[in-house]
Amino acid sequence: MAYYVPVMLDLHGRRCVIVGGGHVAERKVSSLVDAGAEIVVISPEISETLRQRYEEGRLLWINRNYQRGDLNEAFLVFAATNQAEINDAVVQEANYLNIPVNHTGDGEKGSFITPSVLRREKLVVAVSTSGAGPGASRDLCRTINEHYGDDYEMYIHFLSSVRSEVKRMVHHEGLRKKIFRLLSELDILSQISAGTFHNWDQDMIRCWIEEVIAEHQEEMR
Ligand SMILES: C[C@@]1(CC(=O)O)c2cc3[nH]c(cc4nc(cc5[nH]c(cc(n2)[C@H]1CCC(=O)O)[C@@](C)(CC(=O)O)[C@@H]5CCC(=O)O)C(CC(=O)O)=C4CCC(=O)O)c(CCC(=O)O)c3CC(=O)O
Ligand SMILES: NC(=O)C1=CN([C@@H]2O[C@H](COP(=O)(O)OP(=O)(O)OC[C@H]3O[C@@H](n4cnc5c(N)ncnc54)[C@H](O)[C@@H]3O)[C@@H](O)[C@H]2O)C=CC1
Repeated sequence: MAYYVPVMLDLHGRRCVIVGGGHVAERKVSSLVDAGAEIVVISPEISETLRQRYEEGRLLWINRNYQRGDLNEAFLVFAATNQAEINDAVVQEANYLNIPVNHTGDGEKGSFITPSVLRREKLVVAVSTSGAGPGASRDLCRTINEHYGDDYEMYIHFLSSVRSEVKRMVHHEGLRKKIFRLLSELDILSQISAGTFHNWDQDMIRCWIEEVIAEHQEEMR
């Protein structure tokens, strides 16, 4: 089994080609739409939902069978037809062009697979079984969803606002590192869970950062 390396792709404005227009293609397309990708679906038939997306102008639809040459200029490719030999041919062309490709009919034949995803604003949890059991990935994601609820989302929101202020105010690398470490040591998540956390406004964030700077400036010299 392949040793998969997880990455987080920013697909905004990137051309993603999906060959096939059925149930599976539809699922892969739906996250690409949310990502703002430039989506091209190649298939003689497409599902009702894909047709709606097409009519809304969210994707380009090439209404015919796949042909070699269709993957030119693609950033990412999904082979999602119900014809094994077509999916194989798509993978072959993508490999030739050095474009990452997802083979939905036989994961190991492609160069990437897609995990099950739980998303709460900035928090993204991706679960994969490396292809061993996609249903198990989905179930584990649901279980995680039940355990890490709104508390975590609030915590991530807090971290994000403090971190961006630190990046703006502090340019000394060592000091930044120190502040980020102290930030992770504040027991904010427990406070949120206990209902005792009051969100920090911009002034409180700045005050905390200034205090930490004052305390640690000496050792950074
Ligand atoms: C390798 C991988 C390649 C890839 O597609 O990237 C792959 C491959 C295959 N899936 C198959 C079947 C099903 N897959 C699902 C569902 C999902 N499949 C997803 C990912 C992956 N599926 C990648 C591995 C992920 C991992 O394990 O890490 C999810 C997580 C994410 C997504 O699709 O984006 C999404 C859940 C989304 C969610 O709700 O969270 C369902 C359920 C359903 O459709 O409702 C079924 C039917 C039930 C069953 O069989 O379990 C088959 C057999 C096809 C056949 O029998 O012909 C293959 C072929 C093979 O085994 O290689
Ligand atoms: N990776 C995954 O998560 C899953 C993968 N699968 C696999 O994915 C495959 C597709 O499943 P579904 O979407 O449910 O099938 P489907 O039958 O709903 O759709 C197949 C699509 O492929 C298109 N197609 C067929 N020949 C084509 C060609 N030459 N060029 C372009 N498009 C072509 C058809 O027009 C149709 O839109 C199945 O064969 C199955 O093995 C099934 C379930 C989950």
